[in-house]
Amino acid sequence: MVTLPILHVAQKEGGTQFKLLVEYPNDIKALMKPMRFPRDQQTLPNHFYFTDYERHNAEIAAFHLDRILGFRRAMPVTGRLLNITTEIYQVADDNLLKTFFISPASNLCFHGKCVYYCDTSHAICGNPDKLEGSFAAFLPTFETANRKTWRHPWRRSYHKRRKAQWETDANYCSMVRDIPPYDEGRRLLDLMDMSVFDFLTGNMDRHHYETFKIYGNNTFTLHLDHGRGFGKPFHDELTILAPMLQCCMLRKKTVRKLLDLHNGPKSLSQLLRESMQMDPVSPILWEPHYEALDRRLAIILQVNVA
Ligand SMILES: Nc1ncnc2c1ncn2[C@@H]1O[C@H](COP(=O)(O)OP(=O)(O)OP(=O)(O)O)[C@@H](O)[C@H]1O
Ligand SMILES: [Mn+2]
Repeated sequence: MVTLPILHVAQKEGGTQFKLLVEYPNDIKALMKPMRFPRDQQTLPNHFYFTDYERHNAEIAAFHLDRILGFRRAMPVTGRLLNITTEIYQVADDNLLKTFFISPASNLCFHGKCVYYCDTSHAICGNPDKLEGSFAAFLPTFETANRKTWRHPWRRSYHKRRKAQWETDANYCSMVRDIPPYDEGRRLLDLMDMSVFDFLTGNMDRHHYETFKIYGNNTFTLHLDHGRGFGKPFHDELTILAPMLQCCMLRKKTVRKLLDLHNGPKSLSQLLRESMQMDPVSPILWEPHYEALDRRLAIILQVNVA
């Protein structure tokens, strides 16, 4: 994904945010999210989790973190620096091409078509001709490996004035754990892992999750869509831990892993830093995010002991 020539670029359908389907030789594909803001831009204080911008570097960091935690449920993601003219504009699909323009600063820009932030005032521009992006390995086709999409039981309301049931019902988990597929097997434990993972990155946008269909209910949950993580390094959003706190449940293997990471010799932040050092667009994270990771790891362990 880093070195192969890019043959074709088109907007990827599905979802509400802008992303590109990148094609390489031999039918190899990647899901690209372009850089929109510098690394130190935080989630705007008056933005909800559902109006937050996406961060391409959050996708990269989330992949590395998922691997360090031993979950390995996220697709591999790397950064890549592109030439916006030769590696996007000249190989762009017709529909994408229609959204290109030259900005007042004489840079080549485009905005695509989507629900959130696909307009002239949120254009993605070359600087002057360089553009950074995250490239996620493409999942197998639906013909090869069909997936099932599940509504997350602890999904937020996605409404600026409404709350979700789990936010007001202290016994919410006892209801969930009686409903298939959460009443047996690994699924509920996987959701606990996911809440730990999302709390560490600060991702509040876990509305759905996916599994591979052929394995039925006895399979892992994929960790997809982390573009809204790593937005608030000075705030720890405890409600992301609601599944774990309300069910009072965590896989023994996960607890052990978290304890090992906490006890060292290397901190979680140090391991993540080393893991991402070789990425083509390193450094991946703004410094305060590393401190946040170690702080949040301690919080998870504290609430489990308490
Ligand atoms: N690595 C990948 N390879 C192939 N398809 C993917 C990959 N990651 C995600 N998808 C698919 O792309 C779609 C949208 O991806 P994603 O969730 O990242 O975008 P989004 O715009 O944030 O979506 P939403 O608005 O629903 O949150 C999903 O249907 C998902 O199945
Ligand atoms: Mn999303």
